Amino acid sequence: MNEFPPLKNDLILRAARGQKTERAPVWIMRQAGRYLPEFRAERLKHDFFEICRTPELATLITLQPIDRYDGLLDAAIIFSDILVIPQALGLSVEMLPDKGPVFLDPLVVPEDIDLKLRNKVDVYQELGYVFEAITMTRKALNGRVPLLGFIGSPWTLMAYMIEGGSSRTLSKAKTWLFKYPEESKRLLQKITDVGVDFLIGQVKAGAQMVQIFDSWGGELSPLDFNLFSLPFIAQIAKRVKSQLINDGIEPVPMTIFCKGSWYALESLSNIGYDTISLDWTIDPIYAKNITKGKVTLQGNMDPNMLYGDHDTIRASVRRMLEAFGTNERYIVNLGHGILPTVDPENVRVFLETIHKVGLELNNNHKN
Ligand SMILES: Cc1c2[nH]c(c1CCC(=O)O)Cc1[nH]c(c(CCC(=O)O)c1C)Cc1[nH]c(c(CCC(=O)O)c1C)Cc1[nH]c(c(C)c1CCC(=O)O)C2
Repeated sequence: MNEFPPLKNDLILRAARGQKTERAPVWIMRQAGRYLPEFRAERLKHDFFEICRTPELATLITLQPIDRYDGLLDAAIIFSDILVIPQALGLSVEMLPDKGPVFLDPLVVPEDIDLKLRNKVDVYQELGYVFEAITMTRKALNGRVPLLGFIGSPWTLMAYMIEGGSSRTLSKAKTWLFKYPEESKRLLQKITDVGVDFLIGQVKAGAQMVQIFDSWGGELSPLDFNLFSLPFIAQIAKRVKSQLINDGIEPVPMTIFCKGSWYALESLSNIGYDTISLDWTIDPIYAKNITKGKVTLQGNMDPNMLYGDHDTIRASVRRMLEAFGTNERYIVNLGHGILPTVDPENVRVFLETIHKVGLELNNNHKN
């Protein structure tokens, strides 16, 4: 195992484990991204996946928001993408300027599982660059904040691998679910197996907490979510934790984010995750009542709220903190990724208010 500098801020790890915190910790999904001019400057020089595959660049970009908002963010998330798993499985993906991700040769029929995908994936060989980036970033962070790793959920990745990119209806991927349910499950299992190995490798490389993004979870009916997403998500938490224990490594907290799957909150609180990330359509009190303190909640301001003026942002943050409570089982975040045209100064107001109101609500304010 690697030797890393001692951690100076463990708020997010304590919140995830259900311990008390002086204030609610905060990070932002997609915090290293296009709303930052320093990110756009790097993107002019490098292709998206070139950055992912170059540990020095991934480290540089992961640290951009940590440096800009010095002391205001409580976690860093490794710069990468959920689509590196489909790449490791053998599919080619490019990131096009106005289209987002595009698969050059997506899965069309179930036979493609064997024709287009690798039978076995050695994550150290295919995704070793992510592990290197994690180790390098963890060292560069110098213990300032914990480093998060992540993967896409099996269903969300399956959807991309069949749709070949972003889609409004997910009709192609859903056709697989309804026409070829058994082959769909075989594909989901294949992605799950790679995801488990990949997350374990991320933890061994230095990730101190991990998140599973099921960005398309909410596109499924509750019944189909229970068939095609939940079992694989559950398997991931169970296998990652037990394998880490077997390897003599303490499991790290795990977060599940199923965007739009409000109906699954109770199930998600019973399958081994420490934290559930909520989108903005879920009422905090409802989420707290349904999950009964079994998990830490993360979220969930509407990312578009950051287009509001400063006072609107402040009022929205205060409402959110009052509803979730600030000293136990809560991590502040947005309800989805930050949008590319948000003003970075509004992000600063968001973060500063979280600190100020968080301390105030805990009666820890020193003024
Ligand atoms: C669905 C998904 C993807 N990627 C991701 C998800 C799950 C979260 C979500 O639902 O938004 C996750 C992701 N993508 C990225 C990160 C890095 C870490 C972070 O700062 O959060 C993370 C955690 C970088 C990125 N991933 C992407 C960018 C912007 C691309 C660019 O620089 O050209 C970044 C910074 C591109 C990307 N990557 C993906 C899409 C659909 C797109 C294009 C759409 C968009 O631009 O938002 C796939």
